[in-house]
Amino acid sequence: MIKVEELQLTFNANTPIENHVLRGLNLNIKEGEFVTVIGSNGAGKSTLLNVISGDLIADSGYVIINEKDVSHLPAWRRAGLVARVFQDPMVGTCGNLTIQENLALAYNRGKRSRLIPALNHKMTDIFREKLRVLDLGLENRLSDMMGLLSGGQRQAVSLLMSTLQPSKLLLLDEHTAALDPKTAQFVLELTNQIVKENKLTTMMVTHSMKQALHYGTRTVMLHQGRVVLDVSGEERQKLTVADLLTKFEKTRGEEVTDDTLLLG
Ligand SMILES: Nc1ncnc2c1ncn2[C@@H]1O[C@H](COP(=O)(O)OP(=O)(O)OP(=O)(O)O)[C@@H](O)[C@H]1O
Repeated sequence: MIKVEELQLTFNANTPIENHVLRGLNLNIKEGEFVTVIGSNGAGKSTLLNVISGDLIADSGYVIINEKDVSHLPAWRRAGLVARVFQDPMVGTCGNLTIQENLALAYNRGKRSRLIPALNHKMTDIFREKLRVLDLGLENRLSDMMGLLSGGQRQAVSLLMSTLQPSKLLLLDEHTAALDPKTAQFVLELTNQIVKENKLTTMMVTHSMKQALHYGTRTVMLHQGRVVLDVSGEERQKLTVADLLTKFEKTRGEEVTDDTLLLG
C-alpha cells in the first residue's frame, strides 16, 4: 500500500541552519494496517507525513502508494490517494463553507470537476446519513458554516470526509492534541471505528505512548529521521508503556523529560 524507501530530506541545505531531517527512512505499510507513529520532537514524524501526502518532496528516495511511484507528484495530484487530518481543527476543513459544502469537496475529490454537480439531493442524503452516525446532531446542521463548529466536531467531520474520498490511505497528524481530554477520547474512538469500518490504511502520529499502543495494529518509533523501532502482533500486545519508554530512552540515550510522553 505505502512503501517509502531511503527518504532523505534536508531543510535549508547549505546554510548555517541546515537541518538533515529524514536520513534514509524506510517503511513498508500493508493495506489495512493501522500504524501509530511516535518519536521525540523534531524526529521527522510530520515531515514524513508531508512527504507521503506530497506537501513536501524529498531530496531523494521513493514514495510508492498502491504500487504507483508518486515521489515527484505534487499534493494536488495525490489528493485522490491520501486523506489527512491535522492537529489544528481549523486546517483541513474550510470555515467559510457550510458543512455540506465541505463534505461535497471531499466527495468530489479526485473526480473530474466539469462532469459532476457541486451538490445534489443524493449527496445531501448521503451526508445526512453519515453525520447521523456521529451522534452530534450535525445531520440537522448541514447548512451551518463549518467555522461555527467546535474543534472536536470539526475533527469528527474531517474524519468523515476521509471516508467520502476514493482514497484508502488516512494520515493523522496528532489530530487529537488540540482537544480537551474527553473530546480527544471521543475523536480517537471515532477514528478507530471509521478506520475499521472503511478498512483504511492509517498512519497516526501521537505523542501519547498509551494511545500508540492502544490503537492500531503496529507501532513505529522515529528517531533522527529513521525508523528505530517497529513492533506489531504478539510482541506489541505484550508491550507496556513502561517498556516503550525504556526503548525510547535507550534510543535517545537519555532520560525522557517530555511530560506529555510520560503522562499520555
Ligand atoms: N518547512 C520547514 N522548514 C524548515 N524546517 C522545518 C520545516 N518543517 C519542519 N522543519 C524542521 O524539521 C524538523 C522535524 O520536524 P517535524 O515537524 O517533522 O518533527 P516531528 O517529529 O513531527 O516533531 P513534533 O513532535 O515536535 O511535531 C524540526 O527541527 C523542524 O523544525
